[in-house]
Amino acid sequence: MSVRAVLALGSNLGERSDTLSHAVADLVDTPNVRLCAVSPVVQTKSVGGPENQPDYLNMVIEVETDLEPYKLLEHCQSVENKHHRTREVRWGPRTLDVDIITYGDLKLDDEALTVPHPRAHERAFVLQPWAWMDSHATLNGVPVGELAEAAGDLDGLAPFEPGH
Ligand SMILES: Nc1ncnc2c1ncn2[C@@H]1O[C@H](COP(=O)(O)OP(=O)(O)OP(=O)(O)O)[C@@H](O)[C@H]1O
Ligand SMILES: Nc1nc2c(c(=O)[nH]1)N=C(CO)CN2
Repeated sequence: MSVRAVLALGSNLGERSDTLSHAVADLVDTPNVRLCAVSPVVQTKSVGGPENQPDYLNMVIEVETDLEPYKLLEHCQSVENKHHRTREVRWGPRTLDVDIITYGDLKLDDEALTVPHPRAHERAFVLQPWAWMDSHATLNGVPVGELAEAAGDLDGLAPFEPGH
């Protein structure tokens, strides 16, 4: 059975724009994961973790997948690793982060995998691109556009144009 999942991607180290586009290609480079929708890329101020980190590029995608939730997580982590993701400091700078925001209507509360992602509802860098990608999207029953407005901090968000 296939399920729609929303994935959030972020990068604040290296060639951020290239990393995101290669990561999207890598994520759907299997018949088990098919691309349904892609958000604009936004440049955002780093939230949490060490101060003075480089700005992030963030985006979200929607996929249709036949992978079970933990297999999808494994797949996302293998793409992170391919892009030289390291894990030294919590919320530290990274070449690539891929988070599972939603997996169909599944609710799962496990340290290894919590869906919906436990911090997505307060993260403008996830909510705003998501609302632009899918104006009808809801998270825990609330329109994502409303959550994006409530998350505020939109000052840090700037639509990103490659080459600038
Ligand atoms: N919905 C989820 N998506 C991705 N990883 C998750 C999710 N829920 C739990 N995890 C677990 O969180 C662990 C840490 O992930 P990661 O290092 O990417 O966190 P982070 O991106 O720095 O922080 P945050 O979880 O706040 O986005 C992963 O090893 C994974 O098992
Ligand atoms: N702007 C921004 N800040 C973050 C991000 C991110 O993707 N974008 N990811 C984090 C951990 O997942 C922590 N902080």
